[in-house]
Amino acid sequence: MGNVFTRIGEKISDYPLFAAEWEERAQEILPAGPFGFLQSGAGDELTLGQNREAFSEYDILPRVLRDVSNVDTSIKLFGQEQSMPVMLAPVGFQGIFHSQMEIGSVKAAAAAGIPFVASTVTSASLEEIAMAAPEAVKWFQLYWSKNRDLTASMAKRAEKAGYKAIVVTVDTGLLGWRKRDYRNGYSPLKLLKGAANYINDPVFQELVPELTEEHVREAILENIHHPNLTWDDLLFLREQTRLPIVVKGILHPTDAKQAIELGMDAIVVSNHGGRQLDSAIASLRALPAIVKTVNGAVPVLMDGGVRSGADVFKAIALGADSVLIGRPYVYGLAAGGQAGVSRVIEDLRTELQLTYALSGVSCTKNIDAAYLIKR
Ligand SMILES: Cc1cc2nc3c(=O)[nH]c(=O)nc-3n(C[C@H](O)[C@H](O)[C@H](O)COP(=O)(O)O)c2cc1C
Ligand SMILES: O=C(O)C(=O)c1ccccc1
Repeated sequence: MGNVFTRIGEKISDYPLFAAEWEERAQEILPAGPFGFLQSGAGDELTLGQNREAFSEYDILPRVLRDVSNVDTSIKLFGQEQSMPVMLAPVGFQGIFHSQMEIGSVKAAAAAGIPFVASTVTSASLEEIAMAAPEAVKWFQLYWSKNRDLTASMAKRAEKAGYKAIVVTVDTGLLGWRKRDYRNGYSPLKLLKGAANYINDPVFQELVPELTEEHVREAILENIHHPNLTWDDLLFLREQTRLPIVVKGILHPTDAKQAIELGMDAIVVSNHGGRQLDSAIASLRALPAIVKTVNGAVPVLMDGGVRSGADVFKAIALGADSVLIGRPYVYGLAAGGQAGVSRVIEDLRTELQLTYALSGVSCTKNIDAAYLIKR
């Protein structure tokens, strides 16, 4: 907390402070295609907006006259400590945002003591990311490949490279209808900006007759979308890895229950940042019913629209064990590589620490629904 008090009124840096300013900064820096891809929601972007709106339906009901001189935001997930209940969400194709790609992001996560979730469709390979930040807690987000051996191979590579969990994203059987990308005629997937994990995979190399751009593109497109995937397939993954399996993209309590029954180790309440099914329920609104159903059996994480310390606090109060942020850290990456990501994380930390203190809370486990009131 010390630095919060000594910084009063100081000009912190030339980086933005408000979330809206970060978006503007990214827009100034990035070409239209990458910026549109980053911002894009699906359809009329109703869910994208509702993810934010949902946070304003709650106010914090603070408690006073408690000793909050020592605020501890840390938590543990799967036995791994993180300095606050915030993680960097899997965001693919980071080479379209900054030349440091995922390397800048993972180093910032390491410096902050928060986990980094590497996407399947990264611009740097999962091994390169791991080597760049061996000290970081890293999870690997798996896009199920049609070819099961490829799926298994990626999971095994992640385990070998030191990743601590496999996050299976289940809300992208097909890609959402993202109008901005169609308007811009832009697809980082087709531009092979997220091909590193495929090109470097021994099973993929066997599948593709020659590693020409055309063949690689075709093989990735053939494998990445999996509208035929079902719950039974997750059992296959269980046999392939000893790592905890996290299911990302759950919105229905019955699906959360199903995941637990199949032995999954955590779930992420998420609508993919409003990028998949438009009009899907806002993540924060889906959270309470899922927390109730899960009833402590496994950790429940959430993402979508988290932009401030108060947002993190509200999600935790509604029962999330941790949140993930997507676009916010990518704005930082675009603006300044690793340093920009660090700026975003540290400002969020400052705000979160102050939110704990001014709400009368000194550690994460004491935050509950009694600190919130619905408007
Ligand atoms: C540009 C971009 C790329 C993404 N790529 C992936 C991905 O590869 N895998 C995945 O599971 N989720 C992906 N997501 C979704 C994020 O993990 C996360 O669910 C979402 O961004 C959270 O919402 P927020 O951006 O409002 O914080 C992506 C999101 C964005 C904005
Ligand atoms: O952009 C995304 O949200 C995303 O997850 C994705 C995944 C595969 C191909 C293209 C986009």
